[in-house]
Amino acid sequence: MTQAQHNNFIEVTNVWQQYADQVVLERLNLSISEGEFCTLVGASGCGKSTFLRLLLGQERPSKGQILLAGKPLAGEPDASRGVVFQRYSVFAHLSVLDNVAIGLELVQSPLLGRLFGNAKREAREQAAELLTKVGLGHALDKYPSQLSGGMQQRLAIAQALIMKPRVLLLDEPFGALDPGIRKDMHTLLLELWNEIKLTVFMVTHDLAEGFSLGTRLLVFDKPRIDPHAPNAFGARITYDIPLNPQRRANRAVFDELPAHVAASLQPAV
Ligand SMILES: Nc1ncnc2c1ncn2[C@@H]1O[C@H](COP(=O)(O)OP(=O)(O)OP(=O)(O)O)[C@@H](O)[C@H]1O
Repeated sequence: MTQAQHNNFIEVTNVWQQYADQVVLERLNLSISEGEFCTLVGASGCGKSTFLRLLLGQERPSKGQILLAGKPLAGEPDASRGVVFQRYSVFAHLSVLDNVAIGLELVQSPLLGRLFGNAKREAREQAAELLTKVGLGHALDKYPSQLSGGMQQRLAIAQALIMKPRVLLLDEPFGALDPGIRKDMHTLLLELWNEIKLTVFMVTHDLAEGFSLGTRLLVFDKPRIDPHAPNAFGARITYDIPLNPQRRANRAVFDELPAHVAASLQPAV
């Protein structure tokens, strides 16, 4: 990787997010090194997607701050962060190749959104190379409606990666895919992460997936609940579990985990 490696690449300090009287997230504190693969799990509605939107810069926290490489996040999403959602977010009217090349065209020619001559050829070559890497080299001229769900997610990943983000945000990217296809996508994602050394945040509902992919698993949960005021307290990161390269947790950490979390994990011996 050409950029300097940061140990405190992303710093989340006392972050709260509240909508009207509903506290969704409270007191989030987190320090992430560049190149970590963080998986985020937690009950439905506890604020995982909200946290991704804060990291993307789509929303600002009600309180607290998030620094990226020592600087406050830009006021809106920029090329340093790419995102892939569960539901396919590709352009239906563009071919596979154009879906990816358009990212470069929009950046290099923001007014027209089109490149010409050499610049156009280079953008299309880069896009084709990346599409080959995600296994879509044979489908450059197809349209999204002609692709399977797994292929559409490969396309969405290529769309995010063409902008060379330093951070990739994935919101249940494989949630709608069959188990066999999910396994292929896991392999692809780990290959890309190893090769590009991205910092990844991935929301998943599948604890086993979270443990098998992440170098660090973050559990979001509400430690305080008031039955008379269900909106009064938000979720926090209740467990922050480092995983070794074999995706196992240190024995001491493992022994601290509640049974339902530990059940999907093997301890390091
Ligand atoms: N823009 C918003 N305005 C008001 N409330 C919101 C907004 N965005 C999210 N919420 C609320 O915040 C809570 C957390 O939502 P969020 O989608 O972040 O949870 P989640 O953990 O990702 O859920 P799931 O696992 O079901 O996708 C929900 O109660 C949701 O209704």
